[in-house]
Amino acid sequence: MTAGVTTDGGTANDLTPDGAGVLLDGVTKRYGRQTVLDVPRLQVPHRSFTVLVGPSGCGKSTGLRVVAGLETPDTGRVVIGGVDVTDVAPGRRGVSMVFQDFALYPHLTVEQNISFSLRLEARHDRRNGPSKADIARRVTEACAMLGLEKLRGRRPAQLSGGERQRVGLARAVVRRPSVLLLDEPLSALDAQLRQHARAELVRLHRELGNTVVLVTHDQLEALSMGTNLVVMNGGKVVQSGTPGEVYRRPADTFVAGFVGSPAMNLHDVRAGTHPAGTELTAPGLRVVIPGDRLPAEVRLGWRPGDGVLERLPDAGPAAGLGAGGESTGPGLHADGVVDVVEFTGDAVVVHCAGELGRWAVAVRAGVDQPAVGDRVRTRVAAAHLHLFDATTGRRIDDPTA
Ligand SMILES: Nc1ncnc2c1ncn2[C@@H]1O[C@H](COP(=O)(O)OP(=O)(O)OP(=O)(O)O)[C@@H](O)[C@H]1O
Repeated sequence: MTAGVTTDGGTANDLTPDGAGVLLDGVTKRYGRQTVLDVPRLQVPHRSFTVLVGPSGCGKSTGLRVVAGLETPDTGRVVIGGVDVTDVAPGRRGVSMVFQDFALYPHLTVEQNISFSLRLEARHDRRNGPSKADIARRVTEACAMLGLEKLRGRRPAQLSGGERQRVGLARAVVRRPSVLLLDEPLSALDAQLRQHARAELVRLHRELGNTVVLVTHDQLEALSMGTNLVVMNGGKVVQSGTPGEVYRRPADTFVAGFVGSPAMNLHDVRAGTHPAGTELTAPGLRVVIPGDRLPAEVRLGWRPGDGVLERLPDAGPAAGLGAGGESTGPGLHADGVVDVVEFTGDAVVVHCAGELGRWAVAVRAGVDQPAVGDRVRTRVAAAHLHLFDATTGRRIDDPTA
């Protein structure tokens, strides 16, 4: 585990009173009989861009709403910048939230939408609230930051989805929140705008220098945007770390299958003794790995991009491969037939079927790419194999330890 976001402690430095780290401590939330959030400890460090990712219904939005103060947890504390805000009203937490549909007021102009919360604050608190000049300056600043200068007089119905998204962000940014919460803010955008908006958000975070927590169910978004990634499933945090750490060392089979596209290939294998360590076997597969500290039932994983494909002659035994897919070198060898070829631009995802089952290999698109019906051998170097306990699903880091 991980720099940055931690679920098991973390450093006090991330929660200095002047910083705006967020801590969920023993937080649970139930709706009726269903526990939708169960987070013993989750720390989001000050100034991080943290992405909460997980399948639909896993509790991401509920987690964000608990931080914003829009939901009250049944147990536990929410701490922002070292201050327990569990009982503090949403407007007083130094937090702004942008919703999936941006929730703009349709009858107000872009400028009025952006200034709305500041005008409200001024009216409620005439002494300490912002002055008219303050409001004008901050709105101008937010419009410049999000490229909205020319759209200030328009109403939401006269804006594109991308423009509405920027207004939603400007409305949050104008409050200068120490924590900016974004609930699937890009889901209404088409693929091209979405890619552009991702880069804009990353730039915005750099300019604001604050803490951003973004919710998405899009794992590509999760891997590409955040400095920290929190993977959730069934109301629980299953792994947190930098995107690279989570991708390279998924903590369990759920994370392995969820993070990364195309998904990691997973095969059920049996572990047996072998003079050189442990022999992993499945129909069409025999791999020997060093170390003997493995349970009997193992799930063997590998990323489609780590596989190397080689076309085989149409018939006859495969050279270098013994009966039952025995590997003649370190790593995995599996023979099969190309079932589907998926063209994705630079890469081609080749879906194969064989004695081992089904698996996918991502290769560069090019002249030598295999075609449906071709016989192919897949090789995966031993260093690229991931091992999981088939019973618990947990990663086995070092079978020699
Ligand atoms: N107000 C509510 N009353 C009852 N159940 C709710 C309520 N809000 C959410 N839930 C349930 O809580 C669970 C978590 O919902 P939540 O919206 O946090 O998930 P999510 O991970 O954000 O999902 P999505 O990606 O689909 O938005 C779901 O099973 C949902 O049906």
